[in-house]
Amino acid sequence: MKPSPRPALNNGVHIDQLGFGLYKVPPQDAAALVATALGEGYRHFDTAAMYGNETGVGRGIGGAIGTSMASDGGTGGSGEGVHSLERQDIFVTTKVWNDDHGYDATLRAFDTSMANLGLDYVDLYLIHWPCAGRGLFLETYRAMETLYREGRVRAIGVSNFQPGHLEQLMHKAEVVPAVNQIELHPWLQQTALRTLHEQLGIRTEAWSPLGRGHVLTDPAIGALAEKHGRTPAQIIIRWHLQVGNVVIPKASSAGRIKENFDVFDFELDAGDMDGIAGLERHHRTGSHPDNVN
Ligand SMILES: NC(=O)C1=CN([C@@H]2O[C@H](COP(=O)(O)OP(=O)(O)OC[C@H]3O[C@@H](n4cnc5c(N)ncnc54)[C@H](OP(=O)(O)O)[C@@H]3O)[C@@H](O)[C@H]2O)C=CC1
Ligand SMILES: O=C1CO[C@H](CO)[C@@H](O)[C@@H]1O
Repeated sequence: MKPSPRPALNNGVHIDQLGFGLYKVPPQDAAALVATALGEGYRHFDTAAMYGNETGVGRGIGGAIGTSMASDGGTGGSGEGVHSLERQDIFVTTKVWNDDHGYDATLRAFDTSMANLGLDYVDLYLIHWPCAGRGLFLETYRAMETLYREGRVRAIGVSNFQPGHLEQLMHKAEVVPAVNQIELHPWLQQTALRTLHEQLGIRTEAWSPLGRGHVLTDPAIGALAEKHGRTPAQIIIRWHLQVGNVVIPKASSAGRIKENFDVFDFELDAGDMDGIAGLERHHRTGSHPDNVN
C-alpha cells in the first residue's frame, strides 16, 4: 500500500493527510483497531478525551513501536524497504473536552490525556468545541500555547470553530492554530470556512468525512464509484484528498480499514470534482457549533 501524503502544517510539522478516526471505537477494541490500521499503512490517529479510548489508542501505538514495517506503508517482514516503526513515524491527535475549558483545567486535562495515552508528547492538541457560551476558549487556547512552548505538543489547533470564533482567537493568539477540524463531506462542503482557513494559514481537517456513512448512499457518488471501479467510500476519501482536506474516516472492520486507505492509485478528473461540488446540501450530521456549550 502506498503511504499517505504528508503536507506541512503552518509550523512546518508534517501531518498524514489520511488518518483514522476513533469516535465510538469501544475502549477495549481501540488497541487492536490501531494495530490493524498501522498494518494497513495508517500513521495518523484522531482521538479525544471525550471518546474514552485514549488508553487503548496509546496501547495500540506503544505495542507497534519497534516492530518491522514496510517503508511504503504497512507491515513487512525483514529485508529491503523494511524499517522499525518509531514514535516519530506516527501522528497522534487528542482534544480537550468542553468541561475542561479554562487555563488550569486545560493543563490538568492534558496531563490526564497524556497519562491515558502513555506518550511523551502528542502531535496535535485541539479545543474540541469553542463553547462560546462559556466564554473560556481564549483561556483554553492560552494553556495550549503553554503546552506548545513547553514542547509537550508539536502543534495546536481548534475544532468546530466558526468564522467569528476564529476572528476572536486570531486577535489574541500568539500561535496561529495549525488546524480547524470541522464537519465536512460532500453534503456539507464548508466552502466559506475553507477559504477563510486558506487566508489564515490554517489547515482544514474534515470530521465525519463520510457523513457518518450517509453520504455513501448518494447516487452520484455511486455512479462515480462505478465509473472508477472503486467503492463509494474510496470516491469520497479521494475527493477530500484532492480538495486538500486532512481526512480521518472511521471504520470498524479490517476490510473497511484497508479499503479506505487504498485511495492513492487513482484520480478523480475535473468533471468528477465538479459533480461532487454540486452535491452541497448544507446538511449536518452532527451539532452546529452554536448549539454546543
Ligand atoms: N471534532 C469533532 O467534533 C468530531 C470529530 N470526529 C472525528 O472524525 C472521525 C470520523 O467521523 P465519524 O463521525 O466517525 O464518521 P465517518 O464519516 O468517518 O463515518 C463512519 C461511518 O462510516 C462507516 N464506514 C466507514 N468506512 C466504510 C466503508 N468503506 N464502507 C461502508 N461504510 C463505511 C463506518 O462503519 P463501521 O464503523 O461500522 O465500519 C461508520 O458507520 C471520528 O471517528 C472522530 O475521530 C467526528 C465527529 C466530531
Ligand atoms: O467528536 C465528537 C464525536 O461526535 C460527537 C457527537 O456528534 C461530537 O459531540 C463530538 O464532538
